[in-house]
Amino acid sequence: MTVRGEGTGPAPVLEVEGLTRDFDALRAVDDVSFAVMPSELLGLIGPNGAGKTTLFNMLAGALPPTAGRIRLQGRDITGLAPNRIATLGIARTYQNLRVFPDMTVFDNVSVGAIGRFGVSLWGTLVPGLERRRSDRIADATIAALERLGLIDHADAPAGNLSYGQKKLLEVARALTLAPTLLLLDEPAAGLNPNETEALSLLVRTLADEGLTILLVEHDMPMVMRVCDRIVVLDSGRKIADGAPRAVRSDPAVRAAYLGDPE
Ligand SMILES: Nc1ncnc2c1ncn2[C@@H]1O[C@H](COP(=O)(O)OP(=O)(O)OP(=O)(O)O)[C@@H](O)[C@H]1O
Repeated sequence: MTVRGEGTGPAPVLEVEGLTRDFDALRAVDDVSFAVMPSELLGLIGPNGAGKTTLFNMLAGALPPTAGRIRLQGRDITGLAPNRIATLGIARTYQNLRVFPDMTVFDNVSVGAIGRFGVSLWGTLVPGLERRRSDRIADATIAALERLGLIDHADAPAGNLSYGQKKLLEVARALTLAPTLLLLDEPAAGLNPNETEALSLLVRTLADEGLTILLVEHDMPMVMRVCDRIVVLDSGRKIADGAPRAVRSDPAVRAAYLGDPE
């Protein structure tokens, strides 16, 4: 029988240590540390200008940190290029939509899967290899479209989708990468209450199925309802880290929002 020693619980998926980013004299992210455990749905909130997007961009490799380390499943990924980080397992959606309106919904989503399965020279030379690759891309794309309820729109131009559906398209595209960690940047922005409800359910279900998710979101009721844990930033610093109920009643958090976050 193996006796598990103290401190031998599951290892974090993501570890952020002393992460800092300066823009000239402005310290946008200031010595932030936290970890995200497997299958955890972690909310990252804070008032406008708190540093959420800057932190996100550092995690995704879009912005090099001034100081600090980022580890994904124990591996140091600090400062790696965005495509390398995506290959290693971090997929993201963007605050502003990145949808190609004239391409079909299927093609928009398959961009993620193409990134995952690569484009290989061998594919053009070895008979059957290119077809197998295309099949895998199609399978991953179809699975993601089904997951997000977009399969009936697969052949339509993405420009025909509603705003809410375009946001779902971005989540589908991220899922085709089969990520270890999904970064969602304000997915509920611009959605109506029904769409937000459906999105909340989806995000919660994905986490319950084992996906680790970091959610930046201004929709406070949504964050409070779906997240396992919440990290709060204010002026670049982490001011709270805990369960939604504790964070909601934290005096420092209330003060940061100049009143009641609700
Ligand atoms: N490229 C940049 N150059 C200079 N300053 C920047 C840059 N990006 C962000 N900042 C500044 O860094 C601070 C943090 O901005 P950031 O966008 O990360 O905040 P945020 O929490 O995501 O805000 P919001 O909720 O409004 O999106 C702000 O003061 C912002 O003006």
